[in-house]
Amino acid sequence: MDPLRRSPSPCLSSRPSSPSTPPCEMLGPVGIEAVLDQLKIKVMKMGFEFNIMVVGQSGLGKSTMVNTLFKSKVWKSNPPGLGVPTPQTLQLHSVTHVIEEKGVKLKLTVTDTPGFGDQINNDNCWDPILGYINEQYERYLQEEILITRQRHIPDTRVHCCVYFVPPTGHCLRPLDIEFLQRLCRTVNVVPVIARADSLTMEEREAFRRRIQQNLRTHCIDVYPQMCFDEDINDKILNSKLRGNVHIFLADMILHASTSSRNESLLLW
Ligand SMILES: Nc1nc2c(ncn2[C@@H]2O[C@H](COP(=O)(O)OP(=O)(O)OP(=O)(O)O)[C@@H](O)[C@H]2O)c(=O)[nH]1
Repeated sequence: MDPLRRSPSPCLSSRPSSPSTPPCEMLGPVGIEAVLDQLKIKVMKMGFEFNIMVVGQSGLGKSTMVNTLFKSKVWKSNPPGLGVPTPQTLQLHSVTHVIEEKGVKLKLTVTDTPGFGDQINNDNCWDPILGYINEQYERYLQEEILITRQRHIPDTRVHCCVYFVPPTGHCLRPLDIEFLQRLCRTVNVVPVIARADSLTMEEREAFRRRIQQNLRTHCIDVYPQMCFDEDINDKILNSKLRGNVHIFLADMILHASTSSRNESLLLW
């Protein structure tokens, strides 16, 4: 007798199969292909967590971007600041919302940070931001190494840091270079040209090229880093991302918004 036939298979289970699971006759002897469906059901139930942080000098539109994002998607009532200038962010704070699209849940947390760079001495102005990022890694690690750890560890680690570059039209300033060099060692960084509507299309393109040149010269490895090119498919996808030009952040994530103020320009 074929030994495989004696292996327990999902067909023997009395559990009803889900609508997306193929009928028992279609499963192979072991039923390995059912694993994909089971994983999908599990992940759909749990949902995903995604944490973004916005970083940049004061007055570049970080809070406006965060407000626009939530206004368009998740805020039920209009935020009190509508129509009036956004107050200056004085401390780091996070807003979390659960967004659901076609049954897929996403717990999105956006962390707004106070602007930096307007002091006479800007030494170590990156410390509070890097401190926060490292604290979240530490918190997760401490939970993970417990012998009796939670089944689901709340993930507050920053997955993506959006860095606002001031629209000077020249190149990266020494402060941005110093900041980015430190950030890139710790977190995935996506640089954007802030208030890109203050530059013409030609100026934006020239600025973007100069910034990319600066990033290469100063070995600033922004997202997607080369280490993500694990196979040929990743390589193709990541080079597309690296080669992308003129994608408006507003268009990408704020498409439902009626506000056209936030015209930050994604570099990649
Ligand atoms: N032209 C233009 N103005 C913008 C844009 N985004 C925001 N603003 C304006 O820029 C000003 C500052 O915006 P904020 O969102 O408070 O800037 P911030 O970076 O959060 O500032 P801090 O809280 O000091 O860190 C506000 O008057 C906004 O209306 C944009 O894309 N284009």
